[in-house]
Amino acid sequence: MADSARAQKLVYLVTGGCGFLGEHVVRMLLQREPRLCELRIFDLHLGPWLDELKTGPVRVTAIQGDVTQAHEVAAAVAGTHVVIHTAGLVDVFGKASPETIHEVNVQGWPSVTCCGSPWTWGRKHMPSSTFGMGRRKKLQLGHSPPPHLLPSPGTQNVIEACVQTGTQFLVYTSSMEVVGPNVKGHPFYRGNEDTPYEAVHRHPYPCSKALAERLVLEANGRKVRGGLPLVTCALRPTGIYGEGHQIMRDFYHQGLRLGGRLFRAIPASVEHGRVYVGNVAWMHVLVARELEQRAALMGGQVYFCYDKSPYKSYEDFNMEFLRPCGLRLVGTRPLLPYWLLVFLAALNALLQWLLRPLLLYAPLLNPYTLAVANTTFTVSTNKAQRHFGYEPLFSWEDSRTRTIRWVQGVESSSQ
Ligand SMILES: NC(=O)C1=CN([C@@H]2O[C@H](COP(=O)(O)OP(=O)(O)OC[C@H]3O[C@@H](n4cnc5c(N)ncnc54)[C@H](O)[C@@H]3O)[C@@H](O)[C@H]2O)C=CC1
Ligand SMILES: CC(C)[C@@H](O)CC[C@@H](C)[C@H]1CC[C@H]2[C@@H]3[C@H](O)CC4=CC(=O)CC[C@]4(C)[C@H]3CC[C@]12C
Repeated sequence: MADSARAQKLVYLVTGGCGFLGEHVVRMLLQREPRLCELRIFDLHLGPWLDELKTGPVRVTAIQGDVTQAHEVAAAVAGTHVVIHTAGLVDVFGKASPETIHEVNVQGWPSVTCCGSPWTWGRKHMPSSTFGMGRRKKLQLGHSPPPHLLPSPGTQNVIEACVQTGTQFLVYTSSMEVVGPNVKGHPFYRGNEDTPYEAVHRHPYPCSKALAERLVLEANGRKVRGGLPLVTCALRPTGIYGEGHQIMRDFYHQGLRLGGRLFRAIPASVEHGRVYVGNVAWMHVLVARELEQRAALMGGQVYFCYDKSPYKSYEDFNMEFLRPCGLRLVGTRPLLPYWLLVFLAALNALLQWLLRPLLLYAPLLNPYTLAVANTTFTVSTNKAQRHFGYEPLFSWEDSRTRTIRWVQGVESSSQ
């Protein structure tokens, strides 16, 4: 950003700003980015809570729009200094079609693919050297059409809007899923951004995140309008928890329906990394602030996003918040044999397919969620700390207390 821009104060845009993570990013920016003069919030669905933000010193502009519509994105991006792109379809439950997931998260080309199935794009497998290093690599595309033939892409629209309108800084919310767990169920134990790992995916969600991340990293260095280089980077949060987490709410309601009990399906030994939403928001604010001064170091890089939340199985970790709210996890080991869980997951997938013409049946248990939950995935890295001084803003104790307080309010808010 030119010196005059810094003096004039800055304009930020948050896509997906009304989502679970997006709302926390919006609130964190208003609390901890003193250079803001305008904050634009771009989302398909605007929340009523936005109105309360319009009384402060920062101009808050709510924009109802669709990232798959290039003209809407360009209008929202024009005049901004930083774009934080969190908008996306976070669906591993079969609620949206693979095409829709790709259209929103990446781009709309139906033949856009990622790996060894209908979603294979170019080479069958993209080994970890592609994703693990985070260095800029020429996007090795298969038979992809030229960009101008791509209909209404999602993340691609955001990139092109930055280039066309002259916005120089783009922070992308990627995901641990870009790396794994992979289709082979290989564990990723205390890995970092450079840990070799065969990042092979078949599910549309991780495929779309992996492709979008590569598009963002590949765009680093492109000249934007005015001749300055675009500076991009991608953050890879592990499983995010905290106030507003819909899946936690679903587990809580499931436990209430089952008489205050949840039944263990995953061995306690399978560890999953989790990160508090406030710390994810804080990392986004920090990266957006430091990207200008440290463009040479941070541009084109990926950073895992995690904090000091304990490594536990997904279910045991959830019980840190659900147990104080009256639920208990039955079984010290899975109550059902794995083969039966696989069968039940497959049955759920079949039922979803059969019932789709009538209703959306999207239970927590499906072949993908079972496989992911059953595969250890934890990260341990100090790359974000080394590159831009990231330290979690919220301790584990504070994150836990805030989340418990929110879960306790879930029941009353739904009554
Ligand atoms: N929830 C998690 O555990 C993790 C999420 N992430 C990433 O963080 C980002 C935010 O995720 P969440 O907050 O959990 O999801 P969310 O579903 O709560 O929020 C996504 C937001 O994007 C908006 N959106 C969806 N399609 C849109 C479109 N076509 N145009 C404009 N806005 C659109 C939605 O309305 C929503 O407000 C996503 O990119 C996701 O991949 C990454 C790691 C973990
Ligand atoms: C029904 C049981 C098998 C139960 O244990 C299933 C849990 C399952 C719903 C979750 C287990 C792991 C979660 C995913 C993980 O945290 C990584 C993610 C990253 C994202 O970018 C989006 C969310 C998610 C895919 C997350 C979704 C829920 C799980 C699959």
